[in-house]
Amino acid sequence: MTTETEYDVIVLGAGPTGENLADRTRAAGLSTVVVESELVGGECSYWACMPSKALLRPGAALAAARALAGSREAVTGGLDARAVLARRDSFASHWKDDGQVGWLDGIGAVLVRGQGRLAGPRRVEVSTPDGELLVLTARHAVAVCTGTRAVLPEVPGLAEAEPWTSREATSARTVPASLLVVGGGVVAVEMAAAWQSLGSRVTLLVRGQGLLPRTEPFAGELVADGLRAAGVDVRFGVEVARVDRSGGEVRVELTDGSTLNAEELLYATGRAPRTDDLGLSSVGLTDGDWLAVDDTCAVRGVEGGWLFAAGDVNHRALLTHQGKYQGRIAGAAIAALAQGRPLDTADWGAHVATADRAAVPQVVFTEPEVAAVGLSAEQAERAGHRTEVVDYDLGSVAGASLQADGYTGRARMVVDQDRRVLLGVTFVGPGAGELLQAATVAITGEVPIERLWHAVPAYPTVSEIWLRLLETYRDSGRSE
Ligand SMILES: Cc1cc2nc3c(=O)[nH]c(=O)nc-3n(C[C@H](O)[C@H](O)[C@H](O)COP(=O)(O)OP(=O)(O)OC[C@H]3O[C@@H](n4cnc5c(N)ncnc54)[C@H](O)[C@@H]3O)c2cc1C
Ligand SMILES: NC(=O)c1ccc[n+]([C@@H]2O[C@H](COP(=O)([O-])OP(=O)(O)OC[C@H]3O[C@@H](n4cnc5c(N)ncnc54)[C@H](O)[C@@H]3O)[C@@H](O)[C@H]2O)c1
Repeated sequence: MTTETEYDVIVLGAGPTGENLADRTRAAGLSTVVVESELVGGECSYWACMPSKALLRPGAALAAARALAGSREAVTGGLDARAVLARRDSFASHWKDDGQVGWLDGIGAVLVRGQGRLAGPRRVEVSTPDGELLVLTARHAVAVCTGTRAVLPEVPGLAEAEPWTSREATSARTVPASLLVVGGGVVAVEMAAAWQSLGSRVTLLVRGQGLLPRTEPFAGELVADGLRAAGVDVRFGVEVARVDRSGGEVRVELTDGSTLNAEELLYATGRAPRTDDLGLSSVGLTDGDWLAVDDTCAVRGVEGGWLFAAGDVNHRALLTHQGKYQGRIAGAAIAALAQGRPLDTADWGAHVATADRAAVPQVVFTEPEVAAVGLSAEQAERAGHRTEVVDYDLGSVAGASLQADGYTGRARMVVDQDRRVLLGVTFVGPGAGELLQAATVAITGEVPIERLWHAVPAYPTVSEIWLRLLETYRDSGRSE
């Protein structure tokens, strides 16, 4: 049976991005239907941010207790893996979406379950789980918020060996005795840290020479030190030639001819857009591509300005908070267009995701944490800025030495010498994530260095790093 219905806005995908976009279009009074093929809440809620952070936090708390004379003595054992996994299950809402369905209902959006596909301009076909075909048409806009999935490279035997991807790494119900992790990005380092803390013997296989390639090099170095100190076997410059699983164990052959065996193998080698079965060719785009958008999140190359893409699927910044930000921006832009109001598209305007280009914050929840926003020194130089790079040992700030005995960390700020504002800030150290928002405000607010001196950090907090960085900058002779 085919049913046809018309709405102002159709949102494909109910991850954090789709939810935020729908929230804005509903707030503007536009009728909005959200199509979801799996769980309302998306990857983030069930197989990414929430369960991964729930797996990591107990290990970090234990490390924090062990880092202090007096509390160290009270730690008499390792983590209770069963309790950690049970807590993780509750943070993943036991892989049920009733709570988030209730929220969608509360904002007055209509939920349709099924796989949505574009079928020409402003038209979407949904194959529902009970075999029906729904045809939805949009008076104003269709917003694609379908996210990404993990990619597996072409390695002989890999697919047959059924490796873990981020989904299994965040939802596994038992702790494997041993785990090989392939990759050097965020998923690889976080999941290596989590499963090692839960009792797995983890080996991290990195094909390059460093971790976290998009951050300051010292961040990857300190994370590698932290992983090794926790017991992870970190190996650089290694590549997998073939994989096979027999008798329960996975056997990995490296290109140098050596072999490794483990109970499980996790591939954390990046993401692909969920656009291969989305009907993109019906609107002149290529199936399987990332969706290139302008700063309002309107898809480039589609006439009429009705197609938007926000979140992971547009490849601007694969992070939940940036997806939500884009959802808010695109939702506001769609509402303005529907109501015949002009768009505010000047940098930092209400209808443009300027922060995607200038100030994307990210925290990597390893021990130590990496917290970075804006440009790294190398990215700033490549972008043609005249910069001064200011480094400081985070451990020598009084507040940090109170936080942990032998606190190890480092901070960097990258200053735009022409405009005397910050382009990027990176903090690496235990608990460094909570330092990040001040840096994000300084960069997005384009706060001049001279004014930052008046933002006095409380004593004795780790935030005194701001004062130390400013003093170092002043004493380098580049500032009074
Ligand atoms: C292990 C891991 C940990 C992470 N940790 C963090 C973190 O700590 N912080 C952070 O900021 N980011 C983190 N991320 C990234 C974060 O998960 C993503 O940036 C975020 O989920 C993107 O949100 P989204 O709404 O764009 O896409 P998704 O969350 O992927 O949601 C897309 C939704 O669309 C649905 N869908 C897809 N195709 C269709 C279709 N054709 N029809 C209907 N529905 C469809 C999907 O089922 C899904 O529900 C992590 C990622 C991973 C893998
Ligand atoms: N805390 C967080 O904010 C958080 C946590 C997890 C994921 N995420 C986001 O999710 C996204 C996906 O993360 P990811 O780690 O899967 O991807 P990524 O792109 O960050 O890292 C992929 C890594 O795999 C390596 N690689 C690629 N192909 C390979 C191959 N064939 N063999 C060996 N190594 C290979 C790359 O060199 C890179 O080091 C990222 O953009 C990240 O920002 C964020």
